[in-house]
Amino acid sequence: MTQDSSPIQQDGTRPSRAKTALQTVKSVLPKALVGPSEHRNPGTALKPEWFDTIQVNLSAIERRAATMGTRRSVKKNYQAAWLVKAITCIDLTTLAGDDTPGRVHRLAMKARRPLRDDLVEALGLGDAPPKVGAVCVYPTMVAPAVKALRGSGIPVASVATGFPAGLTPLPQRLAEIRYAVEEGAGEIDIVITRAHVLLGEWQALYDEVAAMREACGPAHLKAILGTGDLKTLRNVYKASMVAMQAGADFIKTSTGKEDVNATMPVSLTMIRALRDYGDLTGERVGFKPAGGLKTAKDALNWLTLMKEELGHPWLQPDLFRIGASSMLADIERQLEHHVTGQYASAAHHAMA
Ligand SMILES: O=C[C@H](O)COP(=O)(O)O
Repeated sequence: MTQDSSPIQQDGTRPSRAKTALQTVKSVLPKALVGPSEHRNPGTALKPEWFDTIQVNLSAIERRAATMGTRRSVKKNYQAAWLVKAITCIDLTTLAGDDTPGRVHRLAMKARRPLRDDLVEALGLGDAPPKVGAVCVYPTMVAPAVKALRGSGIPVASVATGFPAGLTPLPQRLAEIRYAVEEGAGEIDIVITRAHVLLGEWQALYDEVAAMREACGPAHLKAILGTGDLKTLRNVYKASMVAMQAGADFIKTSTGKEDVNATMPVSLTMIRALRDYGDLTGERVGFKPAGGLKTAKDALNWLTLMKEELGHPWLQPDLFRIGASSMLADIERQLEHHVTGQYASAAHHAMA
């Protein structure tokens, strides 16, 4: 049990923990929890001059990354509000070889009501319960996800293009995108050919992503860079810039299947590319760290990163997503502790 530090009321009593949570979480949550924006990144021609001579100061990035999560921390009601905010930015994911329509249906139900009803009420969110940013699945699982999410406003994201390695021939990769879009996916998480980056084949990378963007039609394209495979932060910066020039609506760190997935140094590097691209074009492109993010603390660290490096617009689900298959359970557990003062066992929040 943590000590109750809520202010004493005029009658000398303290408000109940649930009531304090209700009043303050609601008041510190941003007014609108917007969904995916209609706006698309139009891209540019390939402009190697925007990244050819880029230098990445590794030790400065590592120093900055090391301070993230230690210098600042949000507490109590603010922390609860940030955790609710994080839920709205999660791409709730299942990408396993044994996925079934039944598992996807259960995940979609969780996406609709990511928090237990009593917690939603205690947090004062009964009139606008939080929903996740999207549900992310393999292409053959799009149809059951769409069916289970109908009417919820939650988009279905599909990985495609030979996920996770991306080494299928391009025509098949493009056909996979079209299939997922026809099945009802509103967002497509493509994987790039890492060899194009490792060999400095920028035109080939640009052409590949541009063809994928065209195949997406109205669906938003998230470009997974597979940063754990790219060897250097310079390569991460260059791949980010080329993907955005080719029209990516989001850049995403990882598939979750590489040896190293979302890290702070990689995220800082991609964020610098996002900022530079924004300065050069006036366009806002989204960011999605993914892979290995499992705890409420991870969520808070990445939200802090977005707020400090890019500002408030990147705290909304139209510009920020966290790709995670197993983070929601810890967030729900922390929010339960906030409301009740007690932790439930992890098994209590087993799903996602
Ligand atoms: O795109 C999302 C990732 O595949 C999720 O990775 P994770 O299973 O490590 O959370």
